[in-house]
Amino acid sequence: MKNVLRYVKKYRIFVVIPFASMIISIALDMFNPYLIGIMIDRVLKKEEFELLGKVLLGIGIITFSRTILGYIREFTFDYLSTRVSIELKRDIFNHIQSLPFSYFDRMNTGELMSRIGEDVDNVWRAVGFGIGLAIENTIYFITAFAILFSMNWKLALVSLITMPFLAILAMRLEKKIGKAYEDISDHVAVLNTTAQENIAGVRLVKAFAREKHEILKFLELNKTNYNLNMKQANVWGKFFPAIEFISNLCVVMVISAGGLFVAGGSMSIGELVSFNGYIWMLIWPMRMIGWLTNLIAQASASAKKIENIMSIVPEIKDSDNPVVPEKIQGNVVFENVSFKYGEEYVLKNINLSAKAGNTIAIMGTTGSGKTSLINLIGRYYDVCEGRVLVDGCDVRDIHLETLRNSISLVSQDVFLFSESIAENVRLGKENATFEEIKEACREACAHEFIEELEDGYDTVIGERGIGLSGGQKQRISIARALIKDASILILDDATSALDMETEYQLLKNLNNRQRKATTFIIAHRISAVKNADEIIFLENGEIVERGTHQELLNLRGRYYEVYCEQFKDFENIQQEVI
Ligand SMILES: Nc1ncnc2c1ncn2[C@@H]1O[C@H](COP(=O)(O)OP(=O)(O)OP(=O)(O)O)[C@@H](O)[C@H]1O
Repeated sequence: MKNVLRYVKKYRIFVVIPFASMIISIALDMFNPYLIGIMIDRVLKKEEFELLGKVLLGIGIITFSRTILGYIREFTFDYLSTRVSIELKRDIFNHIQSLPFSYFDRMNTGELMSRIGEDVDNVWRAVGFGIGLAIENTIYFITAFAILFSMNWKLALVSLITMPFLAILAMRLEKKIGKAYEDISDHVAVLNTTAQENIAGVRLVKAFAREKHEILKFLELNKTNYNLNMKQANVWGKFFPAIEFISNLCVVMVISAGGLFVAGGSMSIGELVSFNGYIWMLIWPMRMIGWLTNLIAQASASAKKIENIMSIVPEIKDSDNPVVPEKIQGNVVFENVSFKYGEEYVLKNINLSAKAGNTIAIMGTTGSGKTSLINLIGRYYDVCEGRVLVDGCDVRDIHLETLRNSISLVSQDVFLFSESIAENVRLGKENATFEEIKEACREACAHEFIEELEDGYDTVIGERGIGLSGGQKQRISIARALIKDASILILDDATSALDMETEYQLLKNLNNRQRKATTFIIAHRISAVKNADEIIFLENGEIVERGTHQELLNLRGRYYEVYCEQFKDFENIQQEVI
């Protein structure tokens, strides 16, 4: 919570103003029961009617001032909490952007979303409302009790009798309601995830004719949600009347005991009525004690979760004196590189050299370490042993932003934003002209199909590119990488959904580019890799074969096996035709 309060400190004035309004408001409020007492004792009983105007004016001024002060207080508190919430969300978001891939391997999206959403809102509620109200209630309670004590200490003690019961009941109610609320909140998260997954995967559901099953699953969750809400209503139903009863019991006890004082002549009726007015200033803080402690506890738990994220220092960051090359040529060398995510090595002693403008193809069985290998170039992960050099410099010594700006990555898992096609491509180069966008799409063999769409480049694609075929999505993501015109281009299984003809044309376009990037291409198809300057074949994290297409065929090893497998059908057809 301490760190969150740091944000509040910046806006001291917006703390001082509402607190000052609150104190003045409370002070004014304390006069109300007193004035009502005067009205009864002096205006009505002693018939000092000349006081009536003054008393009414006093009550009027108090009411009016409290309204104005209330407005100032609400406005400034809201302003403060909104500012804190905006800045907290901004800082968490910025911080999350700086975290390395390995962090996202451990965390799930839902949890991170809760940090930015639910947890910040909890803190926001406490800062803007809870803490202020807790202080206000404490001041009310202490001041009202001091006044009551000075008016009639015996009666003041009578009024205290029910307070512990009220506080205990309020705390118990809050505990049970808090638990019920937590259950509902957890369950709503499950309900939302189920609905979201169902809608996102609606094609799969329909393809497997699982609609009925999905509906039943949702209905069941909905029923549980109903039961949890009923449970919460039951808790209210049980505790709320008891709290009302004890609150009123307190008033009845004070009025009964006060009646005796009035009958005995040690207290006037007006004083008793005033007394009654002050008692509610004791009762309300007690009734709210449970709710407020819960609100503040929740906020402090949320603040702790936020703090946990904010305190993570990204392990992949710039060295103390990073090299900032003016231009990266694109010479890439892997020197005795080994890498592991956990205990087991997924890359072992890799040695590889790519000259600027060369194409290196990486083949291998699934899970052999291909993606892990190319992830080391842009420092999405850092090597465990050995080093990766770009233009002769260890990547860990190169300014990270410069390094990543010189790399274009098309990853296996295509991600497109729910924006227009042009905007998606522009992500690769912020200030790209429309002509440049079109040119990149031409090179990526995407221009033709985009032109055929009704809105062309302005076509807004759904979440993750829904509405486009797998191959079309891949081509847009390739265009996005090409427009960046980086010195190093990495295609991680980026042509797998393309037909052979389009793939051939695309690779030809890449080869004919004016400034040819050093290209790393991961592929399973021989057709995609056969023209590479060097092909490496990975197995269990080790390079088991390397060479050009022809050299590897001559070797009659793993590459040759894949070749035979892929061309078997083709040769069969050829034989049939002959
Ligand atoms: N983020 C990760 N955390 C832990 N282990 C991982 C992670 N990513 C990959 N691995 C493991 O590392 C090994 C190599 O994975 P990698 O993705 O590099 O293989 P790949 O050759 O690219 O596979 P594919 O052809 O299926 O894409 C696999 O055993 C995989 O389970």
